[in-house]
Amino acid sequence: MPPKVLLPHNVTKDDFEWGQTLGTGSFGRVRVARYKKRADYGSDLPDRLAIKCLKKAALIKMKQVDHINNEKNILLILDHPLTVRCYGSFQDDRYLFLILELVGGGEFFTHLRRQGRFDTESARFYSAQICDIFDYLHSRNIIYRQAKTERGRRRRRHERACLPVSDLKPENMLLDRDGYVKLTNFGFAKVVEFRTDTLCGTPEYIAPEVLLNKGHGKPVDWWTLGILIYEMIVGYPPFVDEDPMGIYQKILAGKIVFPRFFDRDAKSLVKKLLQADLSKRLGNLKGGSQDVKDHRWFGPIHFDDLRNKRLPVKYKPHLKAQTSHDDTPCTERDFQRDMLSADDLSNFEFYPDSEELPPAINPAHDPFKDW
Ligand SMILES: Nc1ncnc2c1ncn2[C@@H]1O[C@H](COP(=O)(O)OP(=O)(O)OP(=O)(O)O)[C@@H](O)[C@H]1O
Repeated sequence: MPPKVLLPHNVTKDDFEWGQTLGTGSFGRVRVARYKKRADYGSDLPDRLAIKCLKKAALIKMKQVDHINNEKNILLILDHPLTVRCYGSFQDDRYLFLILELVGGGEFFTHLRRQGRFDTESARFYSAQICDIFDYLHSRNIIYRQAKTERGRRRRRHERACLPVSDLKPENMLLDRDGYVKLTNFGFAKVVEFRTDTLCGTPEYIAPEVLLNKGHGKPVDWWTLGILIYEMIVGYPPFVDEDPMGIYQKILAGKIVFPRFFDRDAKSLVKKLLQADLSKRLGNLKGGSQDVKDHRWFGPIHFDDLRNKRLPVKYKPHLKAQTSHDDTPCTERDFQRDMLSADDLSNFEFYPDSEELPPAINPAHDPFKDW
């Protein structure tokens, strides 16, 4: 991997050429961009970057100031080939900007849904990568999982029913152009209300101890890995219901049905990961992450080779040429067309740039002024 470079803190929007939107999230969008002075950094800075543009007003309204600060801090210290790289951050009075590595293969989720389910070999390949990332994060005391209910006694009554959504889910895994995973979205929690409407997000990955508000440390990550392995092999998660309440009940009941085609070793690992009793959950025992890596299902994986992307890849994202949806003649559009026609953006949908500007934040009341 090239050494990690950081762009100066005083960069501004004008230091970049801006291209198409790669995706949208709850607080803004991610756009492709090119740093105008990239030549100063040689090959250490990729030509194209993905810049996450987050609306300050929305972050403040949704009480996500701490979480975004957390995300930025974590992204800046991470240095693992399977996690997305961050090249710095900046802000204006409306937005926070996180400058990220552009991951060209699209969402892992799209790939999983397209395939329906994976064969054992692919499920092993992807889950070993997540296992390696968790090992790396935990060794630095970073928990990928959100800690949303930590407020404990300070929580107000109406917040009592708030639950986190696990952040390990196929949507937060991107594929790079080599077919390897890149984990994104660090430190971002979303509050989910304990009710049955669509606001509930994706509760299938929540661990029982989180539901019971009995803590949410490293073992929660191992639980989510168990859910992910099951989902990859079966095509849907182990605890499903149309109603989130039903999902929570099934998680707490802990009954897992394994179809006959489920690989024996994978089943053994999933059972050990989806263990409600924390003192028995693999990854949380004396041997820590190494116990998971040493499980016989991962026997064929050489983790050093995996991390250095030396293992053969079964599926490489299909990168095909794509054309612009807009013919407006202007400099920005020309740049966008150039960006759009690039083959490695073909895995992204087209998002129109019709977004209204969010309100500006008065510098005197801006919680991000020291960002
Ligand atoms: N580094 C990146 N390279 C390429 N595409 C990206 C990158 N980061 C994010 N994206 C795309 O942008 C989309 C939005 O990303 P973002 O992290 O803002 O939101 P999210 O995880 O979908 O949403 P939320 O904030 O609601 O959890 C992603 O789903 C993905 O398709």
